[in-house]
Amino acid sequence: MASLVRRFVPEKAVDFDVDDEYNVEYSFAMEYKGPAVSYTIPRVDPLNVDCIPIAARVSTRGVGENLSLPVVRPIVKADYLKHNLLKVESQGDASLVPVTNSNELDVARVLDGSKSHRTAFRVVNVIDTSGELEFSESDECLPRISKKYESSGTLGFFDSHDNSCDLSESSDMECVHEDYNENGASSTGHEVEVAKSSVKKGSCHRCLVKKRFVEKEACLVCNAKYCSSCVVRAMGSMPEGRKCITCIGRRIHESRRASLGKSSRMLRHLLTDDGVKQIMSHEVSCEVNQVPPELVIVNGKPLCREELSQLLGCPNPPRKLKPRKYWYDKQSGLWGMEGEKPCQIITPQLDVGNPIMRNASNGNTKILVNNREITKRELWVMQRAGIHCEGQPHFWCSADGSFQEEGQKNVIKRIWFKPKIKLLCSVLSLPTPLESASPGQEEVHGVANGAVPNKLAKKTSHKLLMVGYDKSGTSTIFKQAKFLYKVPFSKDERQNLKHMIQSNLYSYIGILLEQREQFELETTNEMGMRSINQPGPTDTLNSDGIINTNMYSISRRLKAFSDWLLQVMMSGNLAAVFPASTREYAPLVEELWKDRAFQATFDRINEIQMLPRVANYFLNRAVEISRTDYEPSDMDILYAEGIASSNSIASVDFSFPKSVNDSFMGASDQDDPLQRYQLVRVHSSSLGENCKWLEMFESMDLIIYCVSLTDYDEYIYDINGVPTNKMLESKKLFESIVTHPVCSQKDFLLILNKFDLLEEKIEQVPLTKCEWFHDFNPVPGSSNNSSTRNPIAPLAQRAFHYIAAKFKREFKAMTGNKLYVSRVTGLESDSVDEALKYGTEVLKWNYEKPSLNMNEWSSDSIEASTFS
Ligand SMILES: Nc1nc2c(ncn2[C@@H]2O[C@H](COP(=O)(O)OP(=O)(O)OP(=O)(O)O)[C@@H](O)[C@H]2O)c(=O)[nH]1
Ligand SMILES: [Mg+2]
Repeated sequence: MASLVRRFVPEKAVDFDVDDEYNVEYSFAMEYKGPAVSYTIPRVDPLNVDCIPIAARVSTRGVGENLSLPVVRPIVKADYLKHNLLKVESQGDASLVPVTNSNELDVARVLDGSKSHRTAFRVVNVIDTSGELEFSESDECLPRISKKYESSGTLGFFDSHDNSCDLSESSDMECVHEDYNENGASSTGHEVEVAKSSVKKGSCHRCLVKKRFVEKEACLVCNAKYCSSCVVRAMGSMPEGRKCITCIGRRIHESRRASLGKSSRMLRHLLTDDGVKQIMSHEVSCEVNQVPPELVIVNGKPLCREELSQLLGCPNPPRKLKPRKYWYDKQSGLWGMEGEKPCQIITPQLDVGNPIMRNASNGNTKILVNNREITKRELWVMQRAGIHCEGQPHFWCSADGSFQEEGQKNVIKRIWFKPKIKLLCSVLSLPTPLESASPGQEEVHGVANGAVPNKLAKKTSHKLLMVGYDKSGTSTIFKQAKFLYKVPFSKDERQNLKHMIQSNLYSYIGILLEQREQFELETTNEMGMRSINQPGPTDTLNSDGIINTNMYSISRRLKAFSDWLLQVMMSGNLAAVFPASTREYAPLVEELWKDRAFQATFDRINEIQMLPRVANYFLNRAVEISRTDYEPSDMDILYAEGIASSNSIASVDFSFPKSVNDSFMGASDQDDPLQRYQLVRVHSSSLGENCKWLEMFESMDLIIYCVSLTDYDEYIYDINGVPTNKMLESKKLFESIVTHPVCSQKDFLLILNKFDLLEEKIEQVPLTKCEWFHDFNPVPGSSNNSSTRNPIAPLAQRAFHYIAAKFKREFKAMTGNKLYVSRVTGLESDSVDEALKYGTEVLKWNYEKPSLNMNEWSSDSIEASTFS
């Protein structure tokens, strides 16, 4: 048997004792011929030793000094072999393709992805980079190297088997692994790789000692791993970086490209700093480690060396270029993988590849931009930017984002000048130009006012989409997140918020003034007094010569201001008029504030339904806020209604600060400052009819749906004055989102917000006011009943549990999944912190789902923690 084994070890090794020096492990199975047994006897598929091919150098003609010895892969038993699949590694990607039973296995056809699904019997592992591999015509074990290659006389194979060997018998099949360079000749290394898969998992590929938990260094080409004692001997001086000596001159495996130049701890321990630096520098810069130009295909054309250099050497090159097919829009600089949406904006006007094809990004919108049919996401962005696409026009778009309709001179829009559009792109995972690439554009930071900085957007790993019905508190929670996770409001954002607070203040004043008129009229009627326009001899006159008819009457000057303000409010132009006019009207606000009639109206603020709760907070400081030098405090920002004047979409990137150690259920993942989240808040009105624009958010990981707990007794009125309960409207929106195809497999977190207000309201207004909650019937006195889960649960808490259960049931019925719920008071930071951490926990559980018994986390235990 030793002589048989000797056949497979290198020539030199024959002099050694095979068993000792090469640690060759082998065992033999013999057919069982004994009496019948009750258990299954292990079976081994017979191996036809003669079928194992052996490589040999048949000639050294033309062989350079750097050429390593060719080696044939040993027999590998892989799962895919059982399924008669062909493992094709092409352009760095491996794929399994059913093999035809044809004796002429057309590799090129397979590589092209053509599907031939006839029963297979031959399984070969081919690494092909040039598509020039040919298979022999006969039913052989081995594919032959292309004739072109064979005829070079450099390398050949001899098959020590007869052609009739039955490959289906021996599933431990032979694998040939070969590389070619751009000329079709073998790359400098030329060797056929030793299959390292025969080495036991966790073992060093040189000493074969199993050191499972010991750090190892892997070869960038064949992934053979070496322990610290062997790495230098196995890799030598590493002139091309971390490669086995036998792999020098060969292309790295594409999956390892990202690790080029990133030295390991092990090397830093073994070598000097300078030594490691040098190796890493070689690894990054040596020619053989670069992406081969012909494998980068741009607009259907494989690149030549010059084109690749141009592409990589331009000011803004593609990131992480791999051997694959790309599309490139020369005019706009948009760049993407073939059949996919754009992923980057690179330097425009490069002379690389063919002209772009209409279907380059697989768009289906019928809208052409620079001759490419754009994707739905891009169309959405264009529409949001105000570009009309009716009639399916064709557009030209230049690198600065200027859109022109084909055949027309005028620029319709310059989209990159709009921070809102950059933000939208970031949320939709569409590229935006680098700041430096579009000079003159507004500097933007952060959220509502602008785009998420590019570098942050790139680090984001989990996306959370927050949406809710009107006034559910989404912007309050969003702002709270910014304060909590230390994402500062930029100067621009603060300025915007200041303007928003000031114009809101004027709208509150307007509402008060309107109400004042009402009170004045009522009082006049009650007292039977004369109309203010018909002064009598006994009327008292104020300094302006105006009749003080009752306590709600105001001077003519203030009346004029009041009339003007009400008119502006009616026209809906308040936000546009303010804050430009703030300076002008600040003295009037002060005068108004001191006015007896206005104060009398303000005293009755609780009777004024139209005023939001927060109005009080701002109106109390009306004089200070209306001044031009007013700077909003953090508290003002939090209480302000909204995030910015464009109330549609906002995004913030954050991570949980390290110091936080009270994370949910002791989990510590959120403490990882490198784990980033992107919280995207979208106003429901931006989702369009039937939430059709939700499809833009398919990349979101978690949907956070926000409900105001106080909505149960509040109504909205349609144009005919027909009221609809807001809680029912909120439920309707929830259903539309949950049942939207984009959300079908998404995790949901329901935030039941404004718990503080519910506590007040529920004592005054029964929950049953909303017909959906008609069966809320808390047993009187149950708060003292020790059998209940929470013996002293107040009414608001029971109402909350009830509402949560209602939504959960609804969700379960629609999706069959579990809805996670969190109780929140948006104005309290701890409460928002807990809810967002809970949301990220939900994501984590679901990633780990198979290994975790979800029953351990019953909704009660989850919510109990959240509710406390
Ligand atoms: N008391 C109290 N008020 C809250 C709470 N959450 C939000 N609010 C207030 O409710 C109002 C609406 O909250 P927003 O955060 O603006 O709600 P929204 O979802 O952005 O609503 P839209 O304006 O429709 O976008 C604001 O005045 C908030 O200050 C809360 O938990 N408690
Ligand atoms: Mg709001």
